[in-house]
Amino acid sequence: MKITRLNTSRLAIFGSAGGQTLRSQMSVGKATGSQVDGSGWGEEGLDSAGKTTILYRLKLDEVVTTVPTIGFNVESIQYRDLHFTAWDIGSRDKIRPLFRHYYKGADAVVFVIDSHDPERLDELNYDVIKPAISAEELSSAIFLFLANKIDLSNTLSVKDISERLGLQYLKHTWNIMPVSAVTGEGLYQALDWLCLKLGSTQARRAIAAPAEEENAQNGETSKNETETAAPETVDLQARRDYCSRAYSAIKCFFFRSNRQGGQESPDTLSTSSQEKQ
Ligand SMILES: Nc1nc2c(ncn2[C@@H]2O[C@H](COP(=O)(O)OP(=O)(O)OP(=O)(O)O)[C@@H](O)[C@H]2O)c(=O)[nH]1
Ligand SMILES: [Mg+2]
Repeated sequence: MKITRLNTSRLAIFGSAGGQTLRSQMSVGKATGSQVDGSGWGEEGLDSAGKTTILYRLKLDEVVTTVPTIGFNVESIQYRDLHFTAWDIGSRDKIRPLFRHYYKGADAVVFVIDSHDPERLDELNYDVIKPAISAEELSSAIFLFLANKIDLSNTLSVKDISERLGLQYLKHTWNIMPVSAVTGEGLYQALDWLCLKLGSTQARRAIAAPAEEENAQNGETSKNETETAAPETVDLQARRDYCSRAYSAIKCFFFRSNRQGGQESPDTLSTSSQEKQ
């Protein structure tokens, strides 16, 4: 999913602290997205990773019925004190070479991984993740990997996925978090982490609050008061930084892979995909 440069009519919310509170917290801008009908794509896409489902879970707080995305969806989302325009890029084989056109200006990239589909991990890695990792335009982008569909049984753990993707070698700021677009589990924690890394003052406070409460219960109130005083003094500067960042947009990619496994070359894969249609 790509998120482009924002202006006041293209904002987006990217997460919330709880399913029921999302709708009330959302400040929906003028959505400019378009879902191109996926007819002709067949059913291969139905077992996809969940990019579009996540996008609209965050946008509408609902699990929508999706069709495989041909082209992209773009939506405005606001979460905490950050605004996003979120681009959900279809990830069929022949669309993948176009991904690089969405790299420029990206502050963050979100990869959605079907944790219930271990056979496609290698394809995802080589077709999608590795090109993004080596892209100059994304050298300072934050990478968030969402291990989706954890509501299902027999899913890969985040540890397994991390090892298979070699995430420990990443030079980017990154994290991998388990989520379910259907139940909402983990989604907002993941977005809080993303917001935190993007300089969100609200996310920092929200995440710090439970720790402070716990410390207070342990009789460490005065220590924490001292500790929280320092960040407040830099808040104004942080807010200025955040504003320019937030309005300069976040781009994210939500990916899935289509291959059914095997060692076919990319050319073969592309042909197979077209034949299926
Ligand atoms: N059980 C379960 N199913 C999910 C979850 N997220 C998505 N799905 C289902 O997975 C299927 C594909 O979801 P999409 O959101 O269309 O996937 P996509 O990544 O956008 O796929 P493309 O547009 O083809 O790239 C749909 O049937 C969703 O209902 C999840 O967390 N759990
Ligand atoms: Mg989609």
